[in-house]
Amino acid sequence: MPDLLELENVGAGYGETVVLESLSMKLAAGQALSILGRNGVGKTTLLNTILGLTTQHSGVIRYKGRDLGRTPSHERARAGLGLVTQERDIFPSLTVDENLRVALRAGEWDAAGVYALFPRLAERKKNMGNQLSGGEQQMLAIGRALIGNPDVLLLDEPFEGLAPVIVDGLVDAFRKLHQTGRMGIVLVEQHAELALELTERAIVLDRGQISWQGPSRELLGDPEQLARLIGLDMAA
Ligand SMILES: Nc1ncnc2c1ncn2[C@@H]1O[C@H](COP(=O)(O)OP(=O)(O)OP(=O)(O)O)[C@@H](O)[C@H]1O
Repeated sequence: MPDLLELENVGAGYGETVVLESLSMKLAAGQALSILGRNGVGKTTLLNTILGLTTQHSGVIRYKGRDLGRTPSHERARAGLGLVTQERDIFPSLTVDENLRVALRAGEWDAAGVYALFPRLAERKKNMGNQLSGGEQQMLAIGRALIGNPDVLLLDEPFEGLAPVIVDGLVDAFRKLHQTGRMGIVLVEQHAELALELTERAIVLDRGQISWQGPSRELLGDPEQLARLIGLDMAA
C-alpha cells in the first residue's frame, strides 16, 4: 500500500521567496506526525504547501500515490486533505451548526459524531460563530475539518493560547481520533513534549530544512537533544 502522503525534495515559499528547501517526509494511514521547530522555521508553510496554498518550486507531493502537481487547494481539500489553520476560519455570521454543515462531505463523520466528540459544541449549536470562546472556536474548527471526512488532518497549533482545561479536552479528543481512526494526522505544535507524547513520529524543522526526524519517543527520551534542536524555552 502506498503512503497516504509523501513529499520528495519539496522546495516551496511565497512567490520567489524560498522558505522550504528539499524537504522529504512520509505519512502512513493511521499515523500521527509532529512538526516541531522554533518560530518562523516554516512549519505553517509546510502545511500550506501540502494544501497547495504556497508556491511550490521543486519536488513532488504525492497523495495516495498520485502526484498532486498543480492541483488547486479546493480540489486537494475535496480529495481528503483537511487543514485546521491557526486563524480557525470560523464564519462569524453563521451558527455553530451551519458552520459545521457547510463543510459536510459524505463519510464516517457527521454532525452527531462531532457533537459527541465535543459536547460543548452541541450546547452552543445555535450560537453564532462570533459568540464563541477561543476553545469553542478551536473545537468548531476541528469539527468542521472532521465533517469533511479527511484522510489526512493537518492541525496548525491547535492548543495555542487556550486555557489548560480546554487543552486537556482537546488532547483527549486528539487521542480518540488517533486511536480509532484510519486518518493520518500532522500536528504542528509549539508544546514539543505534548506533541511528542501524542504522535509516533516527529520532524524538527530549522530554517526550512529538516534538522531531525525519527520516532517521537526517541526525542522525548532525550531532553538535551530536544532543547538543542528547538530551544530550551520551547521544549517544555
Ligand atoms: N504570506 C507570506 N509571504 C511571505 N513570507 C511569508 C508568508 N508567510 C510566512 N512567511 C515567511 O516564511 C517563513 C516561515 O514562516 P512560517 O509561518 O511557515 O513559520 P512557522 O514555523 O509556522 O512559525 P510560527 O511558529 O511563528 O507560526 C518566515 O520567515 C515568514 O516570515
